[in-house]
Amino acid sequence: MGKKVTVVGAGFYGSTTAQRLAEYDVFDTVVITDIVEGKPAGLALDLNQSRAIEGFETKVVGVTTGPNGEGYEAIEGSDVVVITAGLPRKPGMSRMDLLETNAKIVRQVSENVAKYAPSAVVIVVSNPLDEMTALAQLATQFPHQRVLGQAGMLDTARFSNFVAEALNVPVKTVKTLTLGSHGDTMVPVPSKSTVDGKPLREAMPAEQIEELVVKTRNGGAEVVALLKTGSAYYAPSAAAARMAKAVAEDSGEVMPVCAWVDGEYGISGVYLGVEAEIGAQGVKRVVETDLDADELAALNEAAEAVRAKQADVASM
Ligand SMILES: NC(=O)C1=CN([C@@H]2O[C@H](COP(=O)(O)OP(=O)(O)OC[C@H]3O[C@@H](n4cnc5c(N)ncnc54)[C@H](O)[C@@H]3O)[C@@H](O)[C@H]2O)C=CC1
Ligand SMILES: CC(=O)C(=O)O
Repeated sequence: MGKKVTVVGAGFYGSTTAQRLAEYDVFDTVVITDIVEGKPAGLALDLNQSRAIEGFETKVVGVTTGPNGEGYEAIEGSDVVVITAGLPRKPGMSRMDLLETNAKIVRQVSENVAKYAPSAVVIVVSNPLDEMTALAQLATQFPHQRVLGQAGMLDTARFSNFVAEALNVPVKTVKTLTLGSHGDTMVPVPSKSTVDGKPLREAMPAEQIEELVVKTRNGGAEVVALLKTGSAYYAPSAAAARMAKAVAEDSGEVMPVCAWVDGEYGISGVYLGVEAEIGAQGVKRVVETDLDADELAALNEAAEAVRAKQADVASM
């Protein structure tokens, strides 16, 4: 049977994700939903009209959902559900300021996903990301491996872009890695970063690497400050769409994602940014990599910070 993906939330993140997923042409159907009357249907109509130009066969279906789960039948049979529903930040806000409002939304969406798409892999993007991923797992009661969050792909892409710009080299020659939380305890990993296969630490001085690490941590806030009305969506949607594609293709690709950690790095029982092999059932395996002592300490610090917040959302 053909593959089906649902994107919940037809705002900036959801609509650009739906577009990327449709243009990949690996799904039979992309469903996009929102609580706003008409918007998902309008986006679907528009995206389908681009098929003849972009040359994809995927059909996009747009559905408005109601407060009691009306409309959710449309997501039945989804292999993947990407949850983008929720408020974005405004200038001056931290992702954590969205916690209470988005927790209500993500819980309601997750309960409907569990009811109507019980076999789906769920990719959460709503912020604060690490906490909303934990909440989605609790609300769906899906196995941990089938619920993951998107953050590391984006943060890593930002780090790579900043390195490429600083050195004026093609971005494809740069490999970086970012672990930890999608927040203040984000852990960019210079020891695993390379330029043309050579260590980043040989390509630029330590102070410059530290500047780019800080810039990466502030990557989302920098975009929010310029946009003023919301947060980034082009790079974020590229990240989530790649993850959904890896699930659909059961590719086994190793990606930095927010995944349930169960003993890796000596850390257990928390959703945290780590590298993982992604396949049809979500996280096939968390991939541990050698870290410098300070990077490992920072990862442990991130785990404890998000563990405390994830406990808070469990009681919401
Ligand atoms: N994890 C990450 O790396 C990133 C996360 N984000 C987060 O993604 C979320 C969405 O961002 P944008 O699309 O830019 O915001 P947006 O405001 O453009 O869109 C959010 C959409 O969610 C919809 N929505 C609200 N409640 C809903 C419900 N119960 N069911 C279905 N849809 C519902 C709204 O009507 C709106 O259309 C935000 O929480 C933002 O912080 C954004 C960028 C990166
Ligand atoms: C909004 C957000 O989380 C980001 O751009 O990183």
